[in-house]
Amino acid sequence: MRAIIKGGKTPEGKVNVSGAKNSATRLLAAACISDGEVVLNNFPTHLVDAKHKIRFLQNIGAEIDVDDKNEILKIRSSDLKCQLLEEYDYPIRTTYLLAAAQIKRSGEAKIPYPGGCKIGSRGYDLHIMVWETLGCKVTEKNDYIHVVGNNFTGGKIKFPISTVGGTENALICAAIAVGTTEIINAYITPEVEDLIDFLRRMGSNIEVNGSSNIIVKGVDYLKGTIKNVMFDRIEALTWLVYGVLAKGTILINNVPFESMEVPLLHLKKMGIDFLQNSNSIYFSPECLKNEQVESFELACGAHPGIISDMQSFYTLLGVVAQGDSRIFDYRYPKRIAYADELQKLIDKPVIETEEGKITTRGPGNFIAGKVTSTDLRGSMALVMAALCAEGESVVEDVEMALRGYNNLEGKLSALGIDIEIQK
Ligand SMILES: CC(=O)N[C@H]1[C@@H](OP(=O)(O)OP(=O)(O)OC[C@H]2O[C@@H](n3ccc(=O)[nH]c3=O)[C@H](O)[C@@H]2O)O[C@H](CO)[C@@H](O)[C@@H]1O
Ligand SMILES: C=C(OP(=O)(O)O)C(=O)O
Repeated sequence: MRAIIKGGKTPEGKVNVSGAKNSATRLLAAACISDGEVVLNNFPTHLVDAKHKIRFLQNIGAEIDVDDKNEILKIRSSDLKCQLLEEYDYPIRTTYLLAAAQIKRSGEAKIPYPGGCKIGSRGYDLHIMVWETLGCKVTEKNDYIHVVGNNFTGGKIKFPISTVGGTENALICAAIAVGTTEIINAYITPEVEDLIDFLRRMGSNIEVNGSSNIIVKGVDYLKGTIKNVMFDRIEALTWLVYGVLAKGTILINNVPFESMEVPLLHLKKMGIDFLQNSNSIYFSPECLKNEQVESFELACGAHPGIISDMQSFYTLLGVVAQGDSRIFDYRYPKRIAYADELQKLIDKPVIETEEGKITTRGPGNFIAGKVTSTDLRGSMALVMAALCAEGESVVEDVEMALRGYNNLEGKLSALGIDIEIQK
């Protein structure tokens, strides 16, 4: 897929942030361990990742009603089975979360290998560790990971590093395990909190001690429930940065402030003095103190700091900032490939990269060009740069951005901006 973008127009209007990809896709997997019907409201049904996960689950017997208009999912998964499928090539990362439901329903799981963005090392050994610690046998086949076990048995899971996916997998498996599981060095992000809230609504017994210890007492019956997916902090940041770059006038609704305090603080420090109320941000060019973005230095790492998924948007701010800015990414040091493509959309050499570090020597101006996406957030950064450049640009492989931005064309259109996505 490619986006054809006639840039240079000023965005004006209102944009409503959607349910978070990095929560919704986890809740969908967790919904399949319920014994009743689960309703997920505010579900970003247009996301490429959501569609793939829904397709996989339907292929193995889950009944899922998708209400695209109201963004609601209804999930009944008592007939879900572990069956051999012709295709196991799914471009999504969190396939490993689909194991728990299959183990519960049929004592074995066939899991597509984790896909997701190519942003450096993205191992899955800790997921195997989770399943094995909880008593299952795991074999890595050619096309899929085979997990076998009549049920999970509670155990002690100790993570050697902070892992979002590992913590999520451990929580979902432990919720249906026989006995008690302790998760040590759990990494509790806002999306993980959303998952814990959801599992509790289904009747899970989960105790969180301090900031990284979780005790889960497994139960054999989980009731149906209704849950609103949390709003997407990465998307909220994306729209604000777009407003700054394009000198737009934008009202951003559904901003999950409590999950993005530090990222927003950095914007304030750069002189981006946006207005806010309890759940919205308003940005107009007058909000830019001194009419410019000030240069900055920051590091991406663990929550509550700036997460790596937000890195490319700070690079965009560095491009337009006055003077040199530095962005370090300690979590995914190789997440810099998009920067070479982004440079093609700038009128002079501004971006320098080395592993784990991006330096911008701004200000630069965005110019039209033809670029290729390398990863989800990098792809969105290219789209934003192209939207700011006068003339026609082409962003190839834009399906990467569509993995994370629900109804992108519709939202841009609400801001008076048209882009054409060619399949
Ligand atoms: C801690 C962190 O920043 N997590 C990010 C990570 O989540 P994601 O869930 O993909 O990754 P994890 O948090 O699980 O992994 C963090 C690190 O641990 C490594 N690892 C993970 C699992 C495993 O079995 N073996 C292993 O070696 C990964 O390669 C990675 O370097 O990418 C997502 C998409 O960009 C982000 O939304 C998350 O904020
Ligand atoms: C890289 C991302 O997602 P995934 O882990 O699904 O590849 C992201 O959300 O920025």
